[in-house]
Amino acid sequence: MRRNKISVIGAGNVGATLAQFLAAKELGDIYLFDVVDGVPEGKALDIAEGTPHFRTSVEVKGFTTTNPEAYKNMADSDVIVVTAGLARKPGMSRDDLLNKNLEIISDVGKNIKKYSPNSVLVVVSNPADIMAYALQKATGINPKMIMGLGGSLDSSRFRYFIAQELGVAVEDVNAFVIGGHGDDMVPFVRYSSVSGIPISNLLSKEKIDEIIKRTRFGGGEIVNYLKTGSAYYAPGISITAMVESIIRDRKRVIPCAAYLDGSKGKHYNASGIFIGVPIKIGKDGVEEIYEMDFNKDELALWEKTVLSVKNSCKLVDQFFSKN
Ligand SMILES: NC(=O)C1=CN([C@@H]2O[C@H](COP(=O)(O)OP(=O)(O)OC[C@H]3O[C@@H](n4cnc5c(N)ncnc54)[C@H](O)[C@@H]3O)[C@@H](O)[C@H]2O)C=CC1
Ligand SMILES: O=C([O-])CC(=O)C(=O)O
Repeated sequence: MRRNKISVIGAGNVGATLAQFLAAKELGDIYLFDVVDGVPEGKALDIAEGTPHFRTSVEVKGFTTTNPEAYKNMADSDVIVVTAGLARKPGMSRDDLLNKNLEIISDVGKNIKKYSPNSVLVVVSNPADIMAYALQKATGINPKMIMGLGGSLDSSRFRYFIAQELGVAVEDVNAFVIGGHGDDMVPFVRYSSVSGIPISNLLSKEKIDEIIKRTRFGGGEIVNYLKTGSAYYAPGISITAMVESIIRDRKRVIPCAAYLDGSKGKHYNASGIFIGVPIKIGKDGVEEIYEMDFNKDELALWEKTVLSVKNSCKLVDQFFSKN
């Protein structure tokens, strides 16, 4: 029987960490690609040599993309995760990465279109909502087959902070974050609970505001500690949850950047962009987008994050009109 195949473009901190989680969970054979000579081959071999301890049977292979033949090995991937690109350093915002990462995504997109146009794509490179939009432009792939990392990670942080504050098990905390994966993301208090008990019954408004702020700047907090780059362990496991739901068709409901086309009901009054909303993830990618109602304050937060994503997408449009 054919095993699943997962390609990971970019074998840096996030790509390699993800590859190890995928190998541990035996989700499929893992093909790592990177532009730096020898790095994907070396990291793939290193991960593969540890699989006897995981007791998992997967192949892990690496390919340097300066070799013109390398991307051929991506053919017929079930899932392709794109982590190629620059990571930010202290003092930078995710949007500061846009111009450079746009060029990288455009190049990666051409190869996906050529060698594996039927895969489900998970976009991680930042700013992720904008890079998901760019990858769709570069590949022409059905937007339902593309999702971006944001909410899966931001919600994980939000849940962790709530659990820490209350001294309860993280698994009993249900919470999610929607909107763009930037500083104006929207941690959604009204739909956050501990085993069904709304967090507003358990925590003061001041405490909730503190946790929201920490969640919004969660990526920056890690950048300020690391100084040379950004988070990769929590991102790695957050991507694994998405990939697992695709590969095993688990139909998990996780907030991710998905394409809003305004066609179904209100679609959050937004269209023509990728942005974080709760979606059902399965073998066909984004299988359902769930609608939520907003009160006045929530709507104001939502409109702010939509505007900021829309403005950045205009830069992508300009880029593709010239390239
Ligand atoms: N959406 C999210 O929630 C998150 C996004 N990120 C983003 O993911 C990206 C990767 O982060 P890290 O792995 O920490 O960075 P990293 O610098 O450790 O790894 C990036 C890798 O991409 C490779 N690369 C660059 N250009 C390439 C190309 N044209 N083709 C193939 N490979 C190429 C580099 O050689 C490098 O190995 C960054 O843009 C970062 O901001 C990181 C964490 C969370
Ligand atoms: O903060 C960054 O640049 C990386 C990222 O998106 C995150 O960790 O949330």
